[in-house]
Amino acid sequence: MALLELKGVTKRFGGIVAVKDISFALEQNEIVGLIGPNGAGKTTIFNLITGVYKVTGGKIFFDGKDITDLDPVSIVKCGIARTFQNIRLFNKLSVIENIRTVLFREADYNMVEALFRSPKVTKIEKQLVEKAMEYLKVVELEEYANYRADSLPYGLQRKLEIARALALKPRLLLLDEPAAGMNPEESLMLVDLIRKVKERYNLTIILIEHHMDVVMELCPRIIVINFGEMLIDGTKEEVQSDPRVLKAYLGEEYTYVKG
Ligand SMILES: Nc1ncnc2c1ncn2[C@@H]1O[C@H](COP(=O)(O)OP(=O)(O)OP(=O)(O)O)[C@@H](O)[C@H]1O
Repeated sequence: MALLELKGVTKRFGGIVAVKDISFALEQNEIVGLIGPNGAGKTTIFNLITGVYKVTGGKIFFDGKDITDLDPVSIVKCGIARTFQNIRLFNKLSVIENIRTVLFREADYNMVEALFRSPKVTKIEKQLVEKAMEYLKVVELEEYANYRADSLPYGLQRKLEIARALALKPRLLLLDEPAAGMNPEESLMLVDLIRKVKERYNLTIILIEHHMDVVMELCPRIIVINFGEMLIDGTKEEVQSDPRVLKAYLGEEYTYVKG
């Protein structure tokens, strides 16, 4: 059974059809690229899957369950987490506190116990800090644990967003332009990081990205959207040589073949 399935999903904003009759399914452990020109509807698809926007038409299934009308918090609980194109960290909190804000769900103590800092609270808090550090280690940010989030360079903030999404223990991870603002060297490190977390947490991933080298390195399968419509859902080889994709997005002189 597919882990995620979109069936004829449409989203209108007034007169604009941002997403038109999109259908695709993802198997467990797949990593799929979602590409297309600016304004094509990619982020809107993420917003529909995560319940931020309600569909105008169609259905979304996760692990066989209809999640079309669920609210964003319930969708996170189902096992879907995301990062954002425009980074959304708690800027004034430290790096480790940004992870703690997610792990608080696991803090099994009440207000009174917290006020008196009972031994139980101290123990749970210590465990949560250890857990948060584990996620920071995975994305190689442990040495920045006590830095303010907004003091980190852009590339590291993106890694912190990934760590925070991982702390939600998702089965499906939606990455919205994780390489934006990264230089080529950082992009390469990001490719390694995404591979590593996919293995380690047994993830299924959809990757929106304009850095084609990152997409081609990571994604054997790519979905191309143009003006809200599906242009092609194929292997990276098919996508790279499709005249419609070259015309609409990659450019007719595109020659990337590595990966
Ligand atoms: N909340 C909204 N209200 C009105 N229109 C919206 C809204 N969100 C998205 N749109 C419109 O939907 C279309 C698709 O936008 P979307 O952000 O999904 O594109 P995208 O493919 O992610 O683009 P980019 O690569 O630039 O991030 C655009 O025309 C956009 O202006």
